[in-house]
Amino acid sequence: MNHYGTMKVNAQGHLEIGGVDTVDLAARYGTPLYVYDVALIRQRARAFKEAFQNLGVKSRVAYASKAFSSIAMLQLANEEGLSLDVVSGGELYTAMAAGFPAEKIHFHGNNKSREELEMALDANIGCIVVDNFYELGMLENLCAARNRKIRVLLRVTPGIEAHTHDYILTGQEDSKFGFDLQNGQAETALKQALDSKWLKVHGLHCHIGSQIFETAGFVLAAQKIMEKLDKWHKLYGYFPQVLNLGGGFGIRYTSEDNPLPPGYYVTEIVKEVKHQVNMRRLPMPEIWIEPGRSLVGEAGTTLYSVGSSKEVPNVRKYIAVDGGMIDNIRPALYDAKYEAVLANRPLAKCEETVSIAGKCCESGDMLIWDLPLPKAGSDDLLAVFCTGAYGYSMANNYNRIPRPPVVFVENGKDELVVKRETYEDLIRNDLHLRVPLAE
Ligand SMILES: Cc1ncc(COP(=O)(O)O)c(C=O)c1O
Ligand SMILES: N[C@@H](CCCC[NH3+])C(=O)O
Repeated sequence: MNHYGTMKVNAQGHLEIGGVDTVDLAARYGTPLYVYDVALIRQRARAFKEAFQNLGVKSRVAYASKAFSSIAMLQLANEEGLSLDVVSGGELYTAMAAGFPAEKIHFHGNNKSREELEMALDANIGCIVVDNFYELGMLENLCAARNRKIRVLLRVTPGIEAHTHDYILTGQEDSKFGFDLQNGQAETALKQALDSKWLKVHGLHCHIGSQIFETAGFVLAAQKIMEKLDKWHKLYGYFPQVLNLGGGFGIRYTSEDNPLPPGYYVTEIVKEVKHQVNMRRLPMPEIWIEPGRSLVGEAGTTLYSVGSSKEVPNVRKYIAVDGGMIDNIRPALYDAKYEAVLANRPLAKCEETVSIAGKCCESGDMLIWDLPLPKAGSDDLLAVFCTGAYGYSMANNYNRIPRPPVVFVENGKDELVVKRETYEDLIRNDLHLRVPLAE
């Protein structure tokens, strides 16, 4: 059995997380249920932060809240001394509701609206990561109208193809994100921002992709950016206070994945930036990173109840659970792989290979193809590992299925942090037809 954080098999032979029996959790909160191992989130946050501290580098570790945003999660991130990356008005609103310190919030996004930028300015957030010329102009006008300045990072695309799934590549040249570093766009944007009375160019940002298992891409990105910064320093006398190298650090979804420890990514990144600044006789910038998945992914486990099953002779056996692409769209969207056990008897011998289907009216609603399991029936509880990132945050209401609740567990205690949606929630914004439309 793959093993994450505080997970173990207890004396009852049940899967236990954070000292809490998952069978009890399912009985109390129902299924599907997202369970988060808080100690593992803390451990990851500390590993990133301590790696920078040990290297004596000024840094910020910002939690990319798109991975899983909820009030309690952001409060936990704040408790752990993380900064925060938000990409929408909704994520910013959640951060404000969580009481997250505004100065430590960075606002991302390739198409921020005027309202979102106004919201960010009103909230006095730490900085805005400007993605394109449209945004640059709009932000400049908004600041001028308010007679106020704002710190910005310029998002650049260094033209690097990280080894990952095509859909989650964001640092390559043909990308909807950022100013291209190679073709001169980034330099034009920098000049425009430096000329602005309202924008304080705090630094540069890049994000080369997600679920990355090697450091070469980050090192290469740092090299490419430092090369340009050297040139810009000579041309414009500008050198950034901050270099933000984004997130994307890989995690172990299945036993085939071999992620590096958080400290290793940090060490390699810092080593390269130090080498570059020494070689070029430049000052050392602060290094910021934005991990999402690597902070919360492995900490999340989803519990499902097993329901119907269907045997297709000589082909496969389907076992259906009470969730699916509503609570985890990643297998359908990215062909993402997961592993699972029966939470009520994780050590039982596997007797067959089955495929785990969701309950949506969609053939592609499959969670796992070809999973070895004991013979499972409706008394069983399936625990799918590693669902903490982009599970709840990408959850939806397809087939009008309510989103599951989220429970945090730590040191033998559990706390409900997101309630299960109700049928009333589903129709909350629906209006009755008052006037017949066709007469
Ligand atoms: C700009 C930016 N920062 C941070 C992240 C977080 O990535 P991950 O969850 O892979 O660490 C993403 C998502 O890929 C991103 O687009
Ligand atoms: N949502 C994606 C990652 C997107 C990363 C955000 N830029 C996933 O589940 O893997």
